[in-house]
Amino acid sequence: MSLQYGAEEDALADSYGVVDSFPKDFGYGVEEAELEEDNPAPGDSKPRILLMGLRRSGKSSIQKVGSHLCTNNRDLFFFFFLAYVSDLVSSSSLSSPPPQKKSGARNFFSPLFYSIFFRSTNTDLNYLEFQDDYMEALTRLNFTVSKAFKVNPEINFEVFIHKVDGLSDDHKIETQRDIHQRANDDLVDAGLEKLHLSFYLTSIYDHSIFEAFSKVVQKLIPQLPTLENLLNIFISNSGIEKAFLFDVVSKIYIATDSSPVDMQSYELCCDMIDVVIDVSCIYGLKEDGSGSAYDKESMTIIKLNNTTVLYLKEVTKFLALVCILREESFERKGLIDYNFHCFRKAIHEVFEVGITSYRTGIHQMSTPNLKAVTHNGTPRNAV
Ligand SMILES: Nc1nc2c(ncn2[C@@H]2O[C@H](COP(=O)(O)OP(=O)(O)OP(=O)(O)O)[C@@H](O)[C@H]2O)c(=O)[nH]1
Repeated sequence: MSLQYGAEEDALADSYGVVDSFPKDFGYGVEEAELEEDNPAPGDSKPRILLMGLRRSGKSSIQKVGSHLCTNNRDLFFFFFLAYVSDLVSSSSLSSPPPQKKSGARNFFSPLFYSIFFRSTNTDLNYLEFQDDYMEALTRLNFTVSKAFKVNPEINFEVFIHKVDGLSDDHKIETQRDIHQRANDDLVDAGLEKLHLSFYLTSIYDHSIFEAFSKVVQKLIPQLPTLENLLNIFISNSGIEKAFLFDVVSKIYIATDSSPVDMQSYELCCDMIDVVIDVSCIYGLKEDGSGSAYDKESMTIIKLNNTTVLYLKEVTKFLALVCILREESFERKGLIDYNFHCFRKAIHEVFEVGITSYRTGIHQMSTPNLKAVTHNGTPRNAV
């Protein structure tokens, strides 16, 4: 695979495809065309995620489960260019390029590669396949991130310790601690104390990969602190236990309140979205198949037999609020609905400000608009 921007970038994105099970007419409203027009061309300010890992570490599998992150999916709240490098092979010599590369693959180790990719990459995901001996992967990790950091210190480095399914919880934590320690020691030895690595335990066989992607994506959303504040205010005034703001297509949560996320709650909310979309696809479309499985009217309440209630409502054409609450709190449904109305309005204001500044940024061709925010995520030109 050749990784170059421009025409090839589109070809690359196309080759990833979009999971077929999701309705193609998911979006609604008229602004989509306008937004597309105003989208910067590839190579501008679109967040970029570059996946890297040793051969057979699981890059393509992760790419398949996360295929909604592809740039050709316009039904996403965020637009990413998700690329991956498949030729980071386990060559014995770090100084020479891998002897066997996939057809057309770029030499990962050349300075040209760094200047092209790392300068324009917001996030660099590295995959350490979990195995008893992960020393080689750690050496590679250190080599890659230190080179990338020297070219672009703004990159977020995210390390997925992948294929951890089958390990006991204790073993997972122990492994993560050991890898974290060794990776940081290597960086200190290399004089790169300022380089920060974040670690995640992932597997494609559960929701851990989506949860990890959620956290990676959140770091690229400048409005995150504002969204978290709004969610905190909403849940504390509504007697709700946990609330997620989901990108409906990818099932990545772009924000949640400040209480800790437990995997079970996240999975429950993901499953709810699946149920809602599946049922809407069967009963929500018109007889001629027109209409949308998710639109302004979308809202669902599911009461579980353990006194838990799940509450989903449309926030924007990309986003849904999914909440978990106790049955007794749901008795004040009127209050929850009213608070939701205020919350939804606030979210629209946050993103309208974002889009205005985004467009202004494009027209003025000034500094990257996503950076132009105050400490609480509000665009500076709107203050
Ligand atoms: N147990 C387990 N196996 C996984 C996981 N993810 C991927 N695999 C398996 O790992 C093997 C390699 O996965 P690929 O996705 O082809 O790896 P890759 O990094 O794209 O490989 P190359 O393109 O050859 O570099 C496959 O057999 C996958 O089924 C995981 O989370 N857990």
